[in-house]
Amino acid sequence: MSAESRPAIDGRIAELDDGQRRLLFDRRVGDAGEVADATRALLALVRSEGDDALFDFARRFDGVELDALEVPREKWGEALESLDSEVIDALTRAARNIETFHRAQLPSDVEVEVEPGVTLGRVFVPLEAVGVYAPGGRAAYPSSVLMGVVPARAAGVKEIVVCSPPGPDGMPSPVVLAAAAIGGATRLFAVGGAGAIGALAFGTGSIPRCAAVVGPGNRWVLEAKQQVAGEVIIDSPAGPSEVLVVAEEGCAQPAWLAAELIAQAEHDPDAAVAFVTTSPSLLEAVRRELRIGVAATPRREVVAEALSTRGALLLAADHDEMMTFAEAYAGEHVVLCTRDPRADRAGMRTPGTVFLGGASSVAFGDYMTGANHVLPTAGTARSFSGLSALDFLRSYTWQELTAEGAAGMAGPVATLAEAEGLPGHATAARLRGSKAGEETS
Ligand SMILES: NC(=O)c1ccc[n+]([C@@H]2O[C@H](COP(=O)([O-])OP(=O)(O)OC[C@H]3O[C@@H](n4cnc5c(N)ncnc54)[C@H](O)[C@@H]3O)[C@@H](O)[C@H]2O)c1
Ligand SMILES: N[C@H](CO)Cc1c[nH]c[nH+]1
Ligand SMILES: [Zn+2]
Repeated sequence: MSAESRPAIDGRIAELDDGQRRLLFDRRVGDAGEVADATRALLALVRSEGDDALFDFARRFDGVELDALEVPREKWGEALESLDSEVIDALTRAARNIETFHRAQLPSDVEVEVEPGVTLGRVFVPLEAVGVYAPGGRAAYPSSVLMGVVPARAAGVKEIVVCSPPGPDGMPSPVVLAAAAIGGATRLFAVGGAGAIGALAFGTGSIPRCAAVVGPGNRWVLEAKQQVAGEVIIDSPAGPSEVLVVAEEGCAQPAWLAAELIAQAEHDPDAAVAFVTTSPSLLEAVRRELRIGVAATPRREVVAEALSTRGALLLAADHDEMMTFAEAYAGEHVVLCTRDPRADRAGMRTPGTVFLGGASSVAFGDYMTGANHVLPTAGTARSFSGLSALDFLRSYTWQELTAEGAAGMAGPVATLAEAEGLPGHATAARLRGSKAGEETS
């Protein structure tokens, strides 16, 4: 295998050393301290200087002098008109599928009488304003615009603010503007990176402060989301893309499997891709296809760097070892090309999303199936879930006691209140309990 397409790890699971295990299971990117410090400084500037900091970041990081941060609606319309109808049709179809799948997941309000005369409810309400980040450094991400905006709209959010980095003309690409229009965003700003996350979380002269900031991004975006997490709701740590392909002999063509690895590796040199199989001959065939695919891709540089930094080709002793590895990896995307992918899926708790069978390429989910592609990375799928309409809702409970309910509960509540040394609570309960009927009539 040429140096360019050689993965960082190539061998048997049983023979992995500690360093290799760390690389596979602790996939945080960059020098955590360095990225954290740089991001903290950028966020502090957004807080103190607002829009001025964002104009400066556009100059420094995007290489463009902006006249304005906001992209007006006329430009969205012009973008829609300028694009091929195939692109508009594809965006529209993706938006429709995202809406169908996310609407089906909206939670229902709850009302329960827990004791006679004591009724409780839980209601879900949309957040007022939310910020959706769509990346735009090494590629344009209209698909991420839809993945954030459409579920927010399905949840009933009124103000949906998109931020995405400016291109050389001072605006995100026309496809991003078109996606904002098709998805139903309300405002769009040509702002990228940590600056965008800070602006959406704190508010600036131009950008409204949002109750939630969601969306994927590179190491700086990821770090910035984590640093503002105490002030606003964020979704999962959706950082540089990942895939784990799990395959058994005869379940998919080696070229398809290698293509899955190359597809996610082409996002970012920080991407992590791994392949695990029980078959030595399939491993060899995928190794060969990877070499061919890397040599052929126009994004060779990014793919080769990702592969050589966080790429892995692994041989498992048996099906058990293969699935145990997959569970421990907790990948953003897991592709199961095994004899019984449904049964294997049912045994998993840690994936971001699972693709079942050889036909189910991650690319379908990245763009069009309607499941959300904004997913936890770096093993955080152990704890976090992918973006959904739930991220745009908050809930509160309500409680109603009738006179009968109050009478039934007053004594035991007073007992607990006195046990806690809080006599005021005991009095409030007893007052209702004793003469509840008379007092309320
Ligand atoms: N996990 C998911 O759900 C998911 C989904 C889609 C994309 N992604 C990931 O999103 C990422 C997109 O990355 P991208 O770079 O293409 O776009 P991006 O928009 O995330 O990053 C571009 C921005 O990074 C900032 N930046 C660049 N260099 C900087 C520096 N030296 N210091 C501080 N800030 C700097 C700039 O502000 C720039 O606008 C990829 O890693 C991709 O894999 C993840
Ligand atoms: N694979 C990315 C999530 O890691 C999503 C995406 C958008 N466009 C292409 N792919
Ligand atoms: Zn992708």
